[in-house]
Amino acid sequence: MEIFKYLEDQDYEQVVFCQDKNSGLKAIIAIHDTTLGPALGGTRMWTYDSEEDAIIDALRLAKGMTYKNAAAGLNLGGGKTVIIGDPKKDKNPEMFRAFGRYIQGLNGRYITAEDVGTTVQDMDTIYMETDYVTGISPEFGSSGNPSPATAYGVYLGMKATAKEAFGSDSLEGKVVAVQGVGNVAYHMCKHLHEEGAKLIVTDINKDSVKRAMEDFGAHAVDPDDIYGVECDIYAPCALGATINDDTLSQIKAKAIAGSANNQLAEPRHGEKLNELGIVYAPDYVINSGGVINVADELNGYNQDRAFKQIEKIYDSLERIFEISKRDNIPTHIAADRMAEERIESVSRSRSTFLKNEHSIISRRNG
Ligand SMILES: NC(=O)c1ccc[n+]([C@@H]2O[C@H](COP(=O)([O-])OP(=O)(O)OC[C@H]3O[C@@H](n4cnc5c(N)ncnc54)[C@H](O)[C@@H]3O)[C@@H](O)[C@H]2O)c1
Ligand SMILES: CC(C)C[C@H](N)C(=O)O
Repeated sequence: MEIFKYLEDQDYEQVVFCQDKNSGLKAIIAIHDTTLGPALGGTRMWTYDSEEDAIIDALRLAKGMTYKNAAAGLNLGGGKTVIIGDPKKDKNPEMFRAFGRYIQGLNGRYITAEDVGTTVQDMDTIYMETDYVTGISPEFGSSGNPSPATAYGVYLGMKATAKEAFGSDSLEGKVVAVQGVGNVAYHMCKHLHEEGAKLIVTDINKDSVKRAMEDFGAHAVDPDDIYGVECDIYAPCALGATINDDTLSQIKAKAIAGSANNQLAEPRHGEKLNELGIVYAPDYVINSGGVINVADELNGYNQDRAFKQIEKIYDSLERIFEISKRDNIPTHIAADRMAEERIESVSRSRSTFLKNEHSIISRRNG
């Protein structure tokens, strides 16, 4: 991999490799863009097939956070960490403390939170070494686990997507095919079940499937079968790149709305969805509830204020669908334009020199 070429092409600012032999920590912190503020993005722990796969995942996820934070109206840039390892077997407290010290060394350029494979408890351990961590336990004045907030945003975003695809935002009687019923999707399914949607679920973890069947009367299918099921809405809520050359021809849904990051394997798959008339809710817009929630901690956490901002995801998607139709462009491009315009305009208005520029983290508990 020609790393500097990749960084230059996509305009990344910084990549930090963190190693700690004692705990087995192997982490990659990628900071994409800090025009709007410090880079805020979660930490993913996953077993990657190769170090190159881990680097690419960190880079792609970090760029996604730049766009997510910009589109959500947050004064935050984009970054992400991946820790190489099996979250079920390889974790230890020393690993997260060592990682916390690397974050502290970045002096506020990067703030972390949960992602796939990490928990509130891991964030609490990081907090022993650095203040630049969100999503820690509520006892510390924090917002806690971001998944319910993400799920609420995805649910509202799915309603906006249904309105565009079916003419009504009611999800009653709609069949939703959910890929991955983990932290976010479990809470999302609860909202959908309460509104009367019918759920088809899959997961590689049998216990998660069982829980969704028992709690929400979901019908289960094998992981490879989820794409081709008869449904109204496909909700990708596992890992990325599930909208690709293999799956596109199988998808029967008229709308795609889910929590997973980087759902499109390549931008051209978003173009294909547009051609097929499938309404796609851009991933980083619909799944921004979690980051909106944890970002509120930087102002001294207030759940009402955070959830009011999460509710705006519905309006943002309506605007994106409108731009997409008006300019005859796929929805993922409409979302990118919205985010890029905000970054450019803020960058212009913040170009004057300030000797004592404040850091937003200093407002916490203030
Ligand atoms: N947690 C958040 O607040 C948040 C916020 C924004 C975006 N996201 C994104 O949403 C997605 C889910 O996050 P989460 O926190 O719920 O993670 P999670 O690990 O709790 O859930 C993911 C689920 O997907 C399952 N899975 C993995 N590969 C699968 C496959 N091939 N087929 C079927 N199931 C599979 C896993 O077993 C797991 O149950 C991720 O892409 C994450 O980056 C999460
Ligand atoms: C809670 C957030 C900071 C991170 C979250 N995993 C996301 O992708 O948005």
